[in-house]
Amino acid sequence: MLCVQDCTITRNSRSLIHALNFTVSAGEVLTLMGPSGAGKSTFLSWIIGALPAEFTVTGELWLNQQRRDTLPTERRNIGILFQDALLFDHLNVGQNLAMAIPAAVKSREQRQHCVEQALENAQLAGFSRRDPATLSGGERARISVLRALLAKPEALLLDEPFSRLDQTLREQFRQFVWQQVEQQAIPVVLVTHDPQDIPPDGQIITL
Ligand SMILES: Nc1ncnc2c1ncn2[C@@H]1O[C@H](COP(=O)(O)OP(=O)(O)OP(=O)(O)O)[C@@H](O)[C@H]1O
Repeated sequence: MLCVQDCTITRNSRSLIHALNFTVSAGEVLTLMGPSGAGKSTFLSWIIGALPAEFTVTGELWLNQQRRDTLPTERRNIGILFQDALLFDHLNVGQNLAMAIPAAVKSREQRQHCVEQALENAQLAGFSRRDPATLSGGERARISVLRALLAKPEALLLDEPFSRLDQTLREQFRQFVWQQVEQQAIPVVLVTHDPQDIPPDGQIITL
């Protein structure tokens, strides 16, 4: 469960986010909407611990009964996906995925197995040796989701992940993302401008 308590973010004495409170359960998607410049991406930056120094913040972030806003980014265990897939083009698909696997999985064979299984599960079997530059936009997007989830995050943030794709791909990719996050059963916060991105039964907050 992800819980935001009384979050206020200000810049130059101007309040961008004011006293925001919500709770997102495992497997639930909360959608955050609002006009451009309302502070949606800034708020996600706070959640992952990457808020630029220009901003000041009060409030608390709890995840699975543990306070996280006082921890550095790498110990929060929260994944994020952006519009861009942000794959490393000098690594092949398998290497891009393998680097996300937690260090506790030590053996090379085990890591390889995790990668192959994730690809197969996403109907992308055989993609391991592909150069990211040869992938379609939709394939890149799906690989980026797999990479985020292979890290076994306890929560996932989606910052307009569908907006770069054309209408047909967008619908397919939405279904893919909801399927993948459902399997992981973690809380998800989605930022979008498009009401069609909102999954059924989720909470919606407009800033
Ligand atoms: N690093 C930064 N330094 C100074 N101001 C910033 C910085 N990042 C964002 N801002 C400002 O903070 C405000 C909120 O920006 P943010 O990107 O969070 O909005 P948003 O709601 O995500 O907008 P959009 O829907 O267009 O993506 C904007 O006025 C923006 O110019």
